[in-house]
Amino acid sequence: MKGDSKGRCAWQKLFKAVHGVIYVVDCTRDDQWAQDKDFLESLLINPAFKGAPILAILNKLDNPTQGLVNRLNLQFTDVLGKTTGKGTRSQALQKRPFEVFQCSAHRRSGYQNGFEWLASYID
Ligand SMILES: Nc1nc2c(ncn2[C@@H]2O[C@H](COP(=O)(O)OP(=O)(O)OP(=O)(O)O)[C@@H](O)[C@H]2O)c(=O)[nH]1
Repeated sequence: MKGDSKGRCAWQKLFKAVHGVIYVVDCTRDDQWAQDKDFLESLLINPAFKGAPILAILNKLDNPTQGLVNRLNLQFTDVLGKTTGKGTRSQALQKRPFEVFQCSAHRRSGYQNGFEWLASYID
């Protein structure tokens, strides 16, 4: 679903149960990174998604420079600090599973690992 401010208000009313959440960040839109970071933080504490794994995809990283990656890491420091591990599903995990994967949909790279990670938390 669209993630603009109008869409973000609407989509929370459109489901009965949530098995997982995928939030896609457009990395070419650095003017929206702060908003993306705030929204991801709100997802992590939203009781409607209690227990559901949350996958953040940093998309459009076709040829990421170190400078761009550094800027993303800086902007998303707070949420990156809340990730729970990219390894196989942890049965002992008490927290809501949350991970961030870099990807390029154009290059068809990165998102597969993210989807596999998410699927490992869905029964
Ligand atoms: N370079 C690049 N372009 C991409 C990638 N993924 C999608 N796009 C392009 O981005 C365009 C659409 O992206 P967006 O405008 O972000 O689409 P959207 O998220 O539905 O639209 P908004 O919610 O309005 O941002 C299309 O032209 C896609 O081809 C990617 O990984 N790399």
